[in-house]
Amino acid sequence: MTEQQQNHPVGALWQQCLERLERQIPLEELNTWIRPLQLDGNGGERIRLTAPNDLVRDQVRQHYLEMMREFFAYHGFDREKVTIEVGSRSSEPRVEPSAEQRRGGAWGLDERYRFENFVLGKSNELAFAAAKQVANSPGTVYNPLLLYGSTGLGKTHLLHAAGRFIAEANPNAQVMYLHAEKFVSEMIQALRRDSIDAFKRRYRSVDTLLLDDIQFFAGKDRSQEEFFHTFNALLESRQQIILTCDRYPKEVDGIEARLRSRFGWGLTVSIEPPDFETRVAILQKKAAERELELSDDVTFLIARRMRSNVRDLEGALNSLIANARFSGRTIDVEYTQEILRDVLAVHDRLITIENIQKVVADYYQMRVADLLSRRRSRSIARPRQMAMYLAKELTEHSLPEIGNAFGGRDHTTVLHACRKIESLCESDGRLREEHARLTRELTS
Ligand SMILES: Nc1ncnc2c1ncn2[C@@H]1O[C@H](COP(=O)(O)OP(=O)(O)OP(=O)(O)O)[C@@H](O)[C@H]1O
Repeated sequence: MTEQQQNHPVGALWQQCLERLERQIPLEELNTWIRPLQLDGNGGERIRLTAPNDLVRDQVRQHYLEMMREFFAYHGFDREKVTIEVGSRSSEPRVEPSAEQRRGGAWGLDERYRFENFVLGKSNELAFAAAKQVANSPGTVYNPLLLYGSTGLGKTHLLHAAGRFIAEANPNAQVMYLHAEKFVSEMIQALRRDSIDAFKRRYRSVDTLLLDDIQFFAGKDRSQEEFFHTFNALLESRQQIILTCDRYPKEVDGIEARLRSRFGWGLTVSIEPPDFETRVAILQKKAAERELELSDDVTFLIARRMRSNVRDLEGALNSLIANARFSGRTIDVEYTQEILRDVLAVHDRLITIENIQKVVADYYQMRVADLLSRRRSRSIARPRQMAMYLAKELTEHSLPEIGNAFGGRDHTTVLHACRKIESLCESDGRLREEHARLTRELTS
């Protein structure tokens, strides 16, 4: 062991490494990928990190391991001896439940939402993996787990699926699902009836609390205060909390700083709008559940035109099936276009190139005119490339049409922009985050 290594207990070095990474990568990425890692303290000259699952391990290897190796190499470790593998967190002993808690049960869970009928894609695989892992060992891996993303993307589905899994695996567990709005209204009633102590006892006695749409707490100070205490009590006794929010919790105005910071203690994961392949898979799965086989033409038509939201996708499919059954017609492309004409038109209108240009210009605090101009400085060219890429991803326009809309540029310029942003999204965490935020803003 070198002298430098001896001077630094590995745990302290790991802390320093985290602080360093905090300055290098966006906080959201740090919380999602780096904080869940655990350091194996008995590694001698080795730095062994354990990741909670394959996904985290692969992301870390691909994007962050080199930064960590650089840091540890500076402190005298052999770069190659800094490794990451999948392993489980050592868990502290759990506080034994009281006699009352031992009577298990599930409240508010919806039978329809299960892990088995959740369709996986790039946009939701991390949220799925995290929910599954928490459900496998509640109270130990990530607490709280917070899933966020815009409406209709499957957050509630995963919340129920995790709850159901926990309840079935542990018949003694008390699992409770509720919407934040209900928490607020029950608290108000309890205050009115002078039964706030019973209210507190009820929520603090569950093993797993699943709370949906916490953005609803915004501006409701008394409810936040109450929830804050419930939250602390549950965390202290290692009961599991899973939350959902319609945006990154730090972006919700009107939520107290101390509560926001608690939300970030465990793992915060986003769900993005599904990509084309996932939309197709969802449609096929939902059709199969109704014992119907959709032709590829019809599936592709709906998946191509409805991009933002699984709830809408499901709604469109339901309406198509109901109409076809009622009228006795076969579902082909023509019939689909006829039945879904209005819905598809709304979706087409929603995301236009103009709209993308405006949102991108606002985001980078520049003028739309700059995006369309001939100026080539990096500060303008990169947002322009991002806007072109989003136009390709989110609209039906061809490359020449997009080029045209960006000040009469050639289609090869658009193609180059798309390739550039795609490859940067692989290598540059900040740009990846910008892309995710813009997509969220445009599709929610
Ligand atoms: N990946 C998926 N596979 C199968 N069904 C899905 C998937 N994602 C969403 N759904 C379905 O889409 C519908 C809407 O999902 P859900 O209610 O979970 O959305 P949400 O993100 O909680 O939205 P909101 O924020 O509006 O509550 C549900 O019927 C759900 O089962």
